[in-house]
Order: sequence, then C-alpha cells, then structure tokens
Amino acid sequence: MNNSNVAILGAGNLGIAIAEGLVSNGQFKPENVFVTRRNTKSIQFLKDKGLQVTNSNSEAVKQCRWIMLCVQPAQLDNVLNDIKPHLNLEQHVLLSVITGVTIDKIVQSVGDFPIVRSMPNTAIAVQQSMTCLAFNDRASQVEQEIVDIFNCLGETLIIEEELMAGATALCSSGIAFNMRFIRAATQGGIQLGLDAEDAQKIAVQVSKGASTLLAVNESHPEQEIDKVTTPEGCTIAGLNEMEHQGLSSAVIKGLVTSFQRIQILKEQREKESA
Ligand SMILES: NC(=O)C1=CN([C@@H]2O[C@H](COP(=O)(O)OP(=O)(O)OC[C@H]3O[C@@H](n4cnc5c(N)ncnc54)[C@H](OP(=O)(O)O)[C@@H]3O)[C@@H](O)[C@H]2O)C=CC1
Ligand SMILES: O=C(O)[C@@H]1CCC=N1
Repeated sequence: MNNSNVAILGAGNLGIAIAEGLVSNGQFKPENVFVTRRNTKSIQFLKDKGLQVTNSNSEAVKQCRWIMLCVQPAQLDNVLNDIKPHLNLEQHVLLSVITGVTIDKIVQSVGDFPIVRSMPNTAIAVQQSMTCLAFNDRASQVEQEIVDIFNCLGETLIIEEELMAGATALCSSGIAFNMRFIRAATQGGIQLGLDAEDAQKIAVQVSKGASTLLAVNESHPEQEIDKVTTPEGCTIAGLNEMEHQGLSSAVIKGLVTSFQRIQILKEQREKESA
C-alpha cells in the first residue's frame, strides 16, 4: 500500500471526471490512481493515460489509502460488501460522493471508519468544481489533507451533513441547470442571426464573465445587473420579460424539486433495505 494512492470505485461520469482532475493538475501521478468498474473496456482510455484500471474493488482497496465511492446509490451495498473484509482503520479513509447516502449508513455497513461525504460536480475534471464536504469525527484528523486535495480541483466548502441534499441540487445538479441556461441563450442568439458556433462562444464567455465579476468583486448579482440596465434600454426590457415568463421562479422551483427528489429516493432506498 502506498499512502499516495487513491482508489476511485465506480469510474462512471463523475468517477472519470475526478480521476482526470486529480491527474491533470499533477496532484496525483497516473500510476497512483486506481479506477474500477465492472466493464473496464469503457475506461481503457484511462489505462492508456497510465492510470491503474481494474474490475476488482478489493485489489484497488488493498493498494490505496483514499477510497472514493463513486457508484450509483443502488450499487453501493455491493461495493461495500466487496471491500469490507479488506478495510483497516490504520490505512483507509472513505470518501463518498453518493447522493442521499449518509455517513451513518456507511458506518452501519463497514464500521466506524474515517468517512467524508463530498459533493463535487463534473467540472472537477477541469479543476473548476465546487465541492461541499462533511466529515465524521474519525475523519477530522485528515480534514486538512482532504480540503487540500479538493482545493486543487476548484473551490471547497465544509458544511453540516444535513445540508448535503441542498448542496447536491445547487452544486452538483447545478452544472446541468447552468448548461441549460447557456444552451437556451445560444438558441436565442441563433434566432437573432448569429451562427451556432459564434452564439455558443458568446454565451459561454458571458457566463464565465458574470461568474468572475461576482467572484472577484464579491458583489451581489443585483449590483452588477444595475450597471447593465440602462433606463428605458434593451437589457431591462429583456430581463423584465424573462421574469414575466418566470425565470427566477423556474430556477427556484427546479432546485426545490431536485432537493425533494433526493429525499424521496433516500426514503425509498431505506424502506427497501429495512
Ligand atoms: N454525475 C454527477 O455529476 C454527480 C454524481 N454524483 C453521485 O455520484 C455517483 C455516480 O454518479 P455517476 O458517475 O453519474 O454514475 P455512473 O452510472 O456514470 O457511474 C457509476 C459507475 O459505477 C460502476 N459500477 C457499478 N457497480 C460497480 C461495482 N460493483 N464495482 C465497481 N464499479 C461499479 C459502473 O460501471 P460498470 O457498470 O461498468 O460497473 C458505472 O460506471 C452517484 O451516486 C451520484 O449520486 C454526485 C455528484 C455529481
Ligand atoms: O442526478 C443525480 O442524481 C446525480 C446527483 C447530482 C448530480 N447527478
């Protein structure tokens, strides 16, 4: 076992994004990153980049200190059963990205290990994730190490575990919500005469610019909006029409629905496993 090794159990959409993020910023050497899934053919490209690819969760766990659980919620019990006999307290720290699965639930399955709930998003592949973190008591000794890892992959925020469902909707699903806004803006731009490629280029840079203004100026969105809305001008006309059509309301309702869905799925799974 090497203290620098990390295992990503379940290299699907998010697991691959995490693996790519860890390697491409130089934080982990490719050979220190172990990725697993049952169908390893589809992650052959990671092997070509020098990562360790295997379909054996237990083999990966034996080699690694950091164990990232990246399977879908319904697949978690199988993975925990696979790895439980190979876990030991001196060696392993578990990090779960799994939606709606509490630290307590993982402790019930494998015992009282250092466990971190982490909620990143797919922008982790390009070191632009927002990652929300919650730690159990045993994981408090490794808190700084974990924060350092995720800080290299974007921004981090430590939150109460109870807030994880809200954070999932805002931070992880949020990538998809933002993408849909960019796509809609692109389609609008095309209707106004720009070609598709130019329209998307503009929409992407505008989103980046808006985010950067808020991050750099630490300002409120309405302060920045006031600077754009010339009296009687085109911006306020467009903005008010978007609000008449329910823009803010649609976003808030979407986030609440996403949050409620997390609760529903969690309750269903708990009923099934009771
Ligand atoms: N996608 C996202 O943006 C985010 C996802 N999450 C959470 O991350 C988790 C993964 O999501 P996502 O990446 O989208 O899901 P995917 O289905 O894309 O990835 C899950 C992967 O796990 C693999 N897998 C399933 N069973 C096993 C097993 N027994 N051993 C090893 N690997 C296995 C699957 O591959 P195979 O079938 O080949 O084994 C699959 O590639 C979920 O719990 C989700 O809630 C959290 C935040 C953001
Ligand atoms: O949609 C989902 O359930 C997962 C969790 C957050 C992002 N994707």
